[in-house]
Parts: sequence; structure tokens; C-alpha cells
Amino acid sequence: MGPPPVVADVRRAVRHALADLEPGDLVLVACSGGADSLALAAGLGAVAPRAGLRAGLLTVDHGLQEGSPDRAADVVRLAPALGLLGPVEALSVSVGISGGPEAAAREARYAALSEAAGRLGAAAVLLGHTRDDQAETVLMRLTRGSGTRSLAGMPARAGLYRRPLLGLGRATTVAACAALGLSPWDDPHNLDPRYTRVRVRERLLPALEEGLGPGVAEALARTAALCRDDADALDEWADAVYARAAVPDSALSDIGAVAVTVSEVAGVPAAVRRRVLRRAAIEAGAPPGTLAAWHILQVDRLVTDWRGQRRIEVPGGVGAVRRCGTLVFARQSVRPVL
Ligand SMILES: Nc1ncnc2c1ncn2[C@@H]1O[C@H](COP(=O)(O)OP(=O)(O)OP(=O)(O)O)[C@@H](O)[C@H]1O
Repeated sequence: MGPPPVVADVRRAVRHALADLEPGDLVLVACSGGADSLALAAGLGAVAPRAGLRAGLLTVDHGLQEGSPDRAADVVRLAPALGLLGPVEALSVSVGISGGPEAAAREARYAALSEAAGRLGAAAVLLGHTRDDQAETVLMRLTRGSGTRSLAGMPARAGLYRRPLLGLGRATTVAACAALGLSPWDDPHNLDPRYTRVRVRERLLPALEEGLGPGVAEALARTAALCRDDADALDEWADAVYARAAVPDSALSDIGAVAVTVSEVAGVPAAVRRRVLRRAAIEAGAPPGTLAAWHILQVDRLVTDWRGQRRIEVPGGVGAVRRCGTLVFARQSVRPVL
């Protein structure tokens, strides 16, 4: 008799996500002890031996909640029973408060996971995000007025990180844990309505399903996948335009400034042009995370309708300045040199 269907679903998803790895490669699962990452850890433990992969586990103790060291210790103890026979580590991080405790904890967590993965020579680190997490992410971004790249949600792969469970619902991971006799940890944050994500999960999505019928989460996840394809195509197009439009001027690149020829970008579709401008701003030093769509819309007006307006400031102390036939992006500190 095979495993219960929900357990088989998780294993299939893990197998599919790891299909390109070579025997002997090390795969680590980032496990909080919650249902999603616990089901994922069990899936990895079952799949790795047959694929000839080495499998280990990382759990992060943010030190923000009472009992979190005990939770981390429980996860570490459980790992061998799940079939994870490679390195298993509990990583302690100290979390600052800038940008809110949620964002700070996430940043510290990814830094610790990346450091450990590098030190241990891992070929991949698995994260337990599910289709429901994806739907919540897309809904939050939709209501902030995002473009296709942002509506594409979380990628199945980014660098070392992989998200094998993006095609499965949270109900599957909960059922898989139950079928395997595992007791996931319930993060009290997951019920705290001060968090936007909790309100989206507990109130907004249920209200949407009540009003519009079931399947909203699946539909949002499908939208993310479609947006990803569109965004990838537009990025490729924008790369080609950028290669033509960027002015090869060593005096500019020496000081980290970037210039774009206006006539090369003026005639291309707005979605492509905005991507070119975004890339130029980033190359001049604007931090991608804080560069919003509306910043780029303002910069775009320097191309399409610039009478009167010559300069737009974007995050990171970077300004875009229209100078005759070019748009120059430069940090404030180097502008006097220009
Ligand atoms: N304390 C932890 N230790 C190890 N891995 C963790 C921890 N917390 C979260 N993760 C990993 O991150 C995944 C997503 O967790 P969660 O949804 O709580 O994070 P998030 O803050 O929304 O993260 P993201 O920025 O990736 O969306 C988990 O399934 C797990 O793989």
C-alpha cells in the first residue's frame, strides 16, 4: 500500500522541484516547525534517498517569542526521524526593529539561512510556501497597485531557494502532517490581526470566497503564474532595449551614473520603457525594494512629457535628470561632478 494521497502529493511536488540535482548534492529544508515546512521536511526525507541526494534541515530561532529555543530544539530532534540524515542546525539570529519586527525577522532569517547554506555547501534550500501563501501575497500586492512583475508573486526558484509547495494548498500540508502523525507548531503570530497577512488570510480571502464562490486562492495563484510569463517576456524585451539605449560613457560609469538615450526609449511600449528606466535607476544605486511603480511613472514623464520638469528624485538618493537627448541617473553625492 502506498502513502496516503496527500503525502504522495507532497512527495511528488518535492521530487519535481529537485529533478535537476545530481546524486550527492546536499538539499536543506528551512523548517519553522509549522505545518507547511514540516510536511515539506518529511517530503524531502522520503524523496532524497531514492534520488541519491543528501538531505538536512535548518531552523531559525528569532528569539522573539517565549519558548522559541525549545521549538527549534524540537525541530532539530525530529529531523532524523523524518529521514533527514545530513547536517541539521538551529540558527539563532538577533532581530533589529527597523522596518517592523516582521520584516526584520525575515531579513535576519534569510541572512542566516544563506550563510549556513554557503558554509555547508548546499545545492538548494527549500521553503514551505504554499499556493495559499501565494494567493495572499498576490492579493496584498494587487491592492497596492502593482505591475505584472510584482503580481507574479513568489518565484518557485530564486538563487539557492526553491518553493516546491507553491502548487499545493495549505489544507494538503495540514492533512499530510496529520497522516504522518506529526504535530505542527502553531505560530501565535498567525492569528494576530495586527499583521496584514493575517487579516488577508483570516478575513479577506474567506469574504471573497463567500461573495464570489470557492476557488479564489487557486485563481489568484493562476494569475500569479500568468503574470510571471508576461513579466519575463517584457523583461527580455526591456533588456534588448536597454542594451541599445544605455550610453557607453566611462566618465559616467566611473562615478556609478547611468545615461539613457531618450530617442531609443521614447517609441517603445510604456511597459517596456518603464522597465528600462527602472533598471537604469537601480544601476545608478536606487534600492530595488523601495523603488515603487509610481516613482518610475514620474521618471517616465521626463521622457514623454518633460516640459518644465527636469529632475525627479527616487529612493536611495538617486535623481533622474533630463539633459537634451539623454536621461542621466546619478546619486546626489556625485551630481556636482556631472
Ligand atoms: N523560524 C524558521 N526557521 C526556518 N525556516 C523558516 C522559519 N520561519 C519560516 N521559515 C521558512 O519560510 C517559509 C515561509 O514562512 P512564513 O510564511 O512564516 O514566512 P514569511 O515571513 O512570510 O517569509 P517570506 O518572506 O519568504 O514570505 C516557511 O515555510 C519555512 O520554509
